[in-house]
Amino acid sequence: MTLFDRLKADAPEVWTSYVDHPFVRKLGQGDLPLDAFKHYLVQDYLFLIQFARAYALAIYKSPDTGDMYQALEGVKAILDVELNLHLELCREWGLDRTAIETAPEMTQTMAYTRFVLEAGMAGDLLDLQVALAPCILGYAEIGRTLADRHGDGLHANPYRRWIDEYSGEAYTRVAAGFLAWIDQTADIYLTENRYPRLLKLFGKASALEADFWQMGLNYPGKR
Ligand SMILES: Cc1ncc(CN)c(N)n1
Repeated sequence: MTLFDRLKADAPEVWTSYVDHPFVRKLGQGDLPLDAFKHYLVQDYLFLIQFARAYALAIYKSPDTGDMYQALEGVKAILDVELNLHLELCREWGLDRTAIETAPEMTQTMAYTRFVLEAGMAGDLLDLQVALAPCILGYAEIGRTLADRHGDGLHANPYRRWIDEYSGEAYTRVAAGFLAWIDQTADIYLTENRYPRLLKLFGKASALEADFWQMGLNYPGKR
């Protein structure tokens, strides 16, 4: 069993509240209000800037160059791929990079990103990887589930581009690399004494992911 599977199995409720959140269901069904998606996506861009920093911190926390290259893959996946998807979608709504980057950061964005950065600064590479795991691995699971569940109907879904991205080959490859990497670190650093603390980090990060979806649903101007 991978460390990720063990963590999920020990935190089933919070994990489901994240990967099966009403925002995710609506995204898959294509009936999510566009204003909810826009609000989410702008905040997600701000979120990703902080997450790129968290992967950069993982380079700093890396015990060897193999880990450094793996962490670098995370930085590149965010800066070269994910942020571009966000910019492309925002452009269609008339929002450019400056408009997005000067948007006020919501409390939920701050809470989640600063939690992960703090976990990484206070701990070692394994702490940081566990705090990052719900982000990278959760979206791969969500993308795959939505693509499987809604497969044929996706051509009519306004959020197809997003679903294609997170169920696509490139994101799946980065997530698989992360999954192998965290197990490799766990082989060296995981002890049973340490596990409860890691489970706490994982549960908290998953809960903050669920809060992030909820922030999207509670978009400004919602009646
Ligand atoms: C909030 C959040 N969590 C995860 C991901 C996927 N990297 C994301 N873009 N945004």
